[in-house]
Amino acid sequence: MQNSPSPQTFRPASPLRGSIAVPGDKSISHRALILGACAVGETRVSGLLEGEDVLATAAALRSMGADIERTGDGEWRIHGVGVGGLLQPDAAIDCGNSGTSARLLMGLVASHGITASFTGDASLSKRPMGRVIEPLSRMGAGFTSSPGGRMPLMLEGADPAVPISYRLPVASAQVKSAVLLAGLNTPGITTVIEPVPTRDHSERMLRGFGAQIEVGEEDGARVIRLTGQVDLQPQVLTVPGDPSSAAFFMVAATLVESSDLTIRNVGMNPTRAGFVGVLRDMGASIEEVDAREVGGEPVADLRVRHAPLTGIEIDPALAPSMIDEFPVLFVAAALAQGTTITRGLEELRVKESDRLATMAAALTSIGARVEENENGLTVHGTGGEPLRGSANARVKTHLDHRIAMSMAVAGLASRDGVEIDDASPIATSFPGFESLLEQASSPEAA
Ligand SMILES: O=C(O)C1=C[C@@H](OP(=O)(O)O)[C@@H](O)[C@H](O)C1
Ligand SMILES: C=C(OP(=O)(O)O)C(=O)O
Repeated sequence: MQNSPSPQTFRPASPLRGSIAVPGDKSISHRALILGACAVGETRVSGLLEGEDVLATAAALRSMGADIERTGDGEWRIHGVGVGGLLQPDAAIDCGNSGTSARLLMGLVASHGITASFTGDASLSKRPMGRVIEPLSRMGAGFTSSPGGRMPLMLEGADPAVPISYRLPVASAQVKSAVLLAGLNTPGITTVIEPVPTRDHSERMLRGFGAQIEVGEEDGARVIRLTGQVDLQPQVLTVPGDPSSAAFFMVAATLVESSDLTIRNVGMNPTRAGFVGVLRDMGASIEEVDAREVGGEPVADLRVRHAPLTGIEIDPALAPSMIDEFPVLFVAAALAQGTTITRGLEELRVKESDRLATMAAALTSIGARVEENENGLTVHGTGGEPLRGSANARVKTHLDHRIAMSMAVAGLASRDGVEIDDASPIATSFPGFESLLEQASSPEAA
């Protein structure tokens, strides 16, 4: 999974035009495989993201007894083992670069009477797992982790597990989902209290699979109650396009003059769509065409035309609904007129890289003016003047796909182009990114 580094240069582009579709949503794809593996019978999924992160989840579920088969391009079939039916894996579960695989699968395993070790790449091995170790231990699971609650770690599941009521101390859909997935095979009611709402794909899909789940509001917090040990029914699912992947093309088309690009089939779940509103507030021209529902999720085609941007102050309350889009938002801000101020983004420090430090260094190295604060960046834009580019030093991406793609977009809006040190992590979430970029900016795309 960890390829040798593959440097790549992204040069100023011709306008992005025509119509493209981005790959399936990563969060929804992980969950479709996991819940399919917990149902008895055949679940069919189309539009599944075939990125390395999702493939790591598929491999893990196979190693615990689920029968998972690729039947065509994005078409997958899963024969599940039923709630509580996972088997002891023979080897360590390798989650590669994927925090979602690690945390959601730990939740799932925590309420089975099996033992599993979890490993990952150099990036994942630095990320905090204490946030799931803590609630899952309260449910009865045992953990032996590397120092600081890191991976590699060994998980001894509990059967029966103990239902808990857990108030999320961090706004994290991965932690919420880990507790809910553990709750699937836990007798009684598992409760998650979410003071700040995060993406709700788990709740939507659990309901779709027939889980007994109630979502309400109490004292301004979302409260999710799941009754355990209820059978799940296999489903036929269609995964919408990933809004976090679409964000790179939204910014690229906004920045490159004369662009007029339609991105088809983009997920517009309100818990994910914060970025579209923020980019519009900065002046972007994004039109939603044919808003509809696909697989229980709101979806639209987005027509994005070049427009000048203005710096703004971003409301920290929007952070969870656009958390993975900040790296590319910083690129947009670097080309805007005036200053963009962001705060409340401490979670960015524990993603695939420290995304505040990495983006501050990357943008500064290509000529942008950026100040790094404890919990955000302040970016002084050029007012549309191209950034210098990475004349003689490769930009460091720290095994982080979103940094690689953000700096690729920065290359399109630079004078000399941007060379990144390693494009291989892009395949974790967006296989085909480079060819789609070429396709959208080729003169025939119009
Ligand atoms: O639940 C999910 O699918 C995800 C939740 C977010 O992480 P956190 O839960 O750590 O915020 C996000 O950054 C990640 O890309 C996917
Ligand atoms: C944070 C991300 O993913 P994960 O946590 O699954 O590694 C991401 O895709 O930006």
